[in-house]
Amino acid sequence: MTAQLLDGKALAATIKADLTERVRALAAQGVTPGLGTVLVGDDPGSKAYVAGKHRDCAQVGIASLAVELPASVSEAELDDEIARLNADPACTGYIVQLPLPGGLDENRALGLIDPDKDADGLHPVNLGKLVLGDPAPLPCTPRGIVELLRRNGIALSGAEVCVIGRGTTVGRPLGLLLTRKSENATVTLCHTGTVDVAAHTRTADIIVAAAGRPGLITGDMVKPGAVCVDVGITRTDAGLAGDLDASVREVASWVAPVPGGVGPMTRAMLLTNVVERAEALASVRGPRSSLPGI
Ligand SMILES: Nc1nc(=O)c2c([nH]1)NC[C@@H]1CN(c3ccc(C(=O)N[C@@H](CCC(=O)O)C(=O)O)cc3)C=[N+]21
Repeated sequence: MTAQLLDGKALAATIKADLTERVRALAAQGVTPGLGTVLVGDDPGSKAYVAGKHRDCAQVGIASLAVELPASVSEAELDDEIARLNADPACTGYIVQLPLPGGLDENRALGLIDPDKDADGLHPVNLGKLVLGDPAPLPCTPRGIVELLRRNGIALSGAEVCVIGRGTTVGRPLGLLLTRKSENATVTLCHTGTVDVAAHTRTADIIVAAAGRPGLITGDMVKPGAVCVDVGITRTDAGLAGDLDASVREVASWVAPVPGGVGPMTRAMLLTNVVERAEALASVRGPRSSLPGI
């Protein structure tokens, strides 16, 4: 068997076309969504991701507000920039690009973001709402994974899902999303303390690998016909390497590849969150009066 590909790039293009329409409708109400990004330091990977996010914004008509700070920035200066974006009406949603350089407390920075402008869904209030089942912006990568599976007709209800990785941006919130009543999956969350990862992956209907360890999942660890989603991205001399070994494709029914799978979906969900934040703002303001001067 050779697995079919879960084409995140194509699905992201469809989602972006839909968002372009929604941005147009917002413009008619006098609202322009604006994505802010806070990039600290000069990690080439982070720079490339942020640049990609602004390219995406330009494509769908979202304004961009890029803040770049040196790695030497003090906590107080970072706090000031976050406060500025919270107060800036042109910024309807923003992210603080992770990881932050050493010495800066990521959780502290995330906690200072206005929860209503949290385009990443990583503010503690919004993660708390995810636990409580209340509506809130959702973390982009987990949301993108669920959307990629759903729109390809892969059943989640009753599925045994093995998630590898317990990080704040992917594994942990993905477990919360998949176990909501609306998704109804059963989740096993594996991590570096798991004694026998293969014992868990071998019984799974869906494997989501978010460990950041190239080739971690090999074909012999996969149940024939399982769906495998690659979230690991490691830069090597030979290019990007995912967590799925090539042998997985001979066993799985579907594979979300690196590149072209979850990455483009993460970006599409960021745009979706920004548009949703702006739509929420527009509905609070109400429709603009059609009477001149009122
Ligand atoms: N506050 C914050 N929010 C994030 O969402 C966030 C972050 N920090 N820090 C880093 C991770 C990583 N991430 C990716 C997004 C897109 C691709 C992506 O588009 N990947 C392409 C390949 C791009 C390439 O060539 O490098 C693909 O898989 O096809 C990858 C990774 C978002 N992250």
